[in-house]
Amino acid sequence: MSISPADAAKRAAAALALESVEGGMRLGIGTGSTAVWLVRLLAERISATGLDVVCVPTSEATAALARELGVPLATLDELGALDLAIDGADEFDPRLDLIKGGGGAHFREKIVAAAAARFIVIADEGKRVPRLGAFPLPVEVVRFGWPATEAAIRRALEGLDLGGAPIRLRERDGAPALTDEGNYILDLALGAIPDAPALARRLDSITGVVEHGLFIGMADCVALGRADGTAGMLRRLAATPDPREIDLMRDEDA
Ligand SMILES: O=C[C@H](O)[C@H](O)[C@H](O)COP(=O)(O)O
Repeated sequence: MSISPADAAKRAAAALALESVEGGMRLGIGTGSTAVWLVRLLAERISATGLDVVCVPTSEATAALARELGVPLATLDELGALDLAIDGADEFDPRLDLIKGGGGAHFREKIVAAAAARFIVIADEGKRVPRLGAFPLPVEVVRFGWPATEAAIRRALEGLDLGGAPIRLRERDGAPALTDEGNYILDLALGAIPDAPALARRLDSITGVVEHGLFIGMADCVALGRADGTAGMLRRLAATPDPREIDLMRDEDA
């Protein structure tokens, strides 16, 4: 089957991450177009080798695809904890901090990643940024009183050198888009975020915010796919409080 360079990169990233999957594992499986490759390749491996894994999907869409392809599913309630989570991202920076939620699934994705002993991100070069924020930051909010929550977010952004970021209620088919949990999403067009951990802490403290798409210090590594179908693993080598530090990654060819 011939596939586009973009899909070749996504497939290569997913294939590399899958090398970390072993029999008996409890896996978190992500959402989005890169995660679709993950689910497809995982299904192929299960059918070819009888790999014994059980998976917790991060969205209804991923659950539906996994069911269709015969990937065994369980709930996080049933499993309690996971050995490994694998998921896509909208952006990752040199510290391997992420923006997620372009597909509105970041709330469940964060719960699943937090429950996993290890979290591998699958991404292509287009997701790699020197500083997070070119991709609008998704913030899931409770529907009740959402304009008041939006106003609280605006106040929280003050003093963070973010230049009056526009905030947009996400819509689908002319109506507010609903997440799998029945909430709304506000997309914050921030531009380069000077201090993503500080912004995450501020958003964490706002009543009405269910979850934001900043994943700080959660990813252990990024399986980075390339358009030529190769992939390399970017690992977190050290923790640093300085978000501007850029010399933290080592690119190992697969
Ligand atoms: O809500 C969606 C998720 O966070 C996705 O993992 C993220 O948007 C990346 O998706 P894709 O692989 O389609 O770029």
